[in-house]
Amino acid sequence: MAKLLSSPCSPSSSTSFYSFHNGNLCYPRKLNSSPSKSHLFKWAPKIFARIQLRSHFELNSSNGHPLNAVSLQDEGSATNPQAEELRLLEIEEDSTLSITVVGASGDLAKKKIFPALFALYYEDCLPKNFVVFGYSRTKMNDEELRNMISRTLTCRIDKRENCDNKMAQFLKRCFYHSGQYNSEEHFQELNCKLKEKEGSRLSNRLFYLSIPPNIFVDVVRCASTKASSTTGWTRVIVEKPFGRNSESSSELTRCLKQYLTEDQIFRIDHYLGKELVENLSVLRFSNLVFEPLWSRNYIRNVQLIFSEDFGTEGRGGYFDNYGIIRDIMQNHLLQILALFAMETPVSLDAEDVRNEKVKVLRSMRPLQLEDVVVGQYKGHSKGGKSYPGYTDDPTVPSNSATPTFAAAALFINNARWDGVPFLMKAGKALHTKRAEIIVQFRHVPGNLFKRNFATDLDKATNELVLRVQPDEAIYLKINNKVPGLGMRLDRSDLNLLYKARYPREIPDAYERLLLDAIEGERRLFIRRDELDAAWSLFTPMLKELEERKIAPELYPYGSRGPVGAHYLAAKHNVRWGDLTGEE
Ligand SMILES: NC(=O)C1=CN([C@@H]2O[C@H](COP(=O)(O)OP(=O)(O)OC[C@H]3O[C@@H](n4cnc5c(N)ncnc54)[C@H](OP(=O)(O)O)[C@@H]3O)[C@@H](O)[C@H]2O)C=CC1
Ligand SMILES: O=C1O[C@H](COP(=O)(O)O)[C@@H](O)[C@H](O)[C@H]1O
Repeated sequence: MAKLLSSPCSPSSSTSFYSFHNGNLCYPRKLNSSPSKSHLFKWAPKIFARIQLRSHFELNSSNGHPLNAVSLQDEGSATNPQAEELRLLEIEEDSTLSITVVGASGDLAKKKIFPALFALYYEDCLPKNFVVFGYSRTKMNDEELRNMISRTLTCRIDKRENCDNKMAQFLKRCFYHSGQYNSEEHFQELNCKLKEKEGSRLSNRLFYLSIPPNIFVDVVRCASTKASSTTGWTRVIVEKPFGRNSESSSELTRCLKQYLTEDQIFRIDHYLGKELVENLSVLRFSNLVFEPLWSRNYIRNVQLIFSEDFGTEGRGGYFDNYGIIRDIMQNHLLQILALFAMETPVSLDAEDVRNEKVKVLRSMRPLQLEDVVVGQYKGHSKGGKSYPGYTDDPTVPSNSATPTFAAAALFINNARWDGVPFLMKAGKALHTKRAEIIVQFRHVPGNLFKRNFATDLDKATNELVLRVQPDEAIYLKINNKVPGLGMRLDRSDLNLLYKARYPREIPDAYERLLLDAIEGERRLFIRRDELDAAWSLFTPMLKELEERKIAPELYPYGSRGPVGAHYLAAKHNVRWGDLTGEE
């Protein structure tokens, strides 16, 4: 009889599905502790059913798979118990997973998607039968795609044992098809190539749209009509931006809905796949020392900061149409805010978590223009080196008013957060590359030690900092007695630096999210109503900003950004937290 393991399967035996390993029931990597009773209750019978079906199949079928006769429509199968059991059979040898990267010649595909797929393969997280297809207009053959992948591949696995050998095996699974994005005929050709690789096995197909948004709908139309799976699921990962405002986002949704169900659409926001963002809920909901403080009673303000030390290099054409508010704030920072501020979800199930995120987003006051400051970087020379201004980019109009920096104050009109400013700051070409969540707590009422601080009391409130990147860390700034006979206090950090505490490398966000999409786990993807709520908050302000042609405040490349951000913070009685390591 199978035993229940109390820890996940080792990486070598890792599986993204429940399975048996050495007589033990192993559970997916997402459960980082032993499965809950309800989880086991839900899954165990299916595991046994699957094992039985499998043994039956192994005993009774010598060639071909009876499963191929069964048509499984994406998630609709979840409501049909028989189909659900069969869905469990999509593991390993019974099915083929194909991942088609549309826009394979592009920046994101090279920098993030292929490396993440390789890392998943290296870690044994992909099913036994999988193929990767690149699709774009650039003429390439399979060999050229493989060269491109191995040439440009830099990822956390690089220095690992046996990497070259694994890479050679991975590349054998990579293929390429060149085609137009609006050609059904070319997607039909892709379909034939996919079928050839799938053979008689059940096929699950994942399309990753790593292309500019103006061609999303063409691709979805062609892929869904000509290259959908007829035996398993078909899912589509859609990259941001999902529109420019409420109207264009709804229009995009309406168009996609003609070809895909909501269940098939995985709207990616890669910040949700970052380790520290994923840890936010753990920190809050499983530590008694934090959750009781998580409200207006103890928190004075929350700051969400994104800073890059490089400009729009090479992406000016895309960026000028969107600007920093749409590129970073409306999605990455707002998603973090929603996770930070939501009420406790009923469970960690995707729908429960996303319900809470939607609730908090809908409780927010739409952003007002007077609570926004915009900036744009200008050319600057430093140490004999000159750095270009935003409008020096040949793909950007010389009179562009697109913000490359913005600071904003947002408010949540609910009982927990009434009056607490949530400040966002995002900028390109600043002095540092960092993403942090800073929580500033209130003063200790009637602080007995107020005379003993070397610094002013305003700087002596507790601060919790989650450094999302680089060098993931959690700091709690506390007041501490300086050792000695006197009574002098200073600020010290309780410091959880990940690289010191956890020697293993941290998976890239794209690895986590790709694996989730493969597993059909939607918690870290954006649901349609979340997207609508997010756009409702930003659209009126963006419209006004553009209609009134508000000129951005210029700041030198490599600086701390426009001074207006400080006035905005001061207006809300906030002092920007020092980015860690810079005090
Ligand atoms: N790069 C990044 O860091 C990030 C990108 N994203 C999003 O991911 C998606 C892909 O980004 P990225 O790789 O940078 O984009 P690219 O500009 O590199 O475009 C990807 C591919 O799409 C094709 N393409 C480019 N422009 C057009 C066009 N006007 N019409 C038709 N095809 C075109 C090109 O392939 P070919 O000519 O061979 O067909 C290109 O290689 C975008 O939606 C972007 O917003 C999101 C987060 C970060
Ligand atoms: O989505 C985007 O994110 C990147 C920053 O991602 P990171 O993981 O490197 O922090 C940003 O450069 C880009 O402009 C934006 O589109």
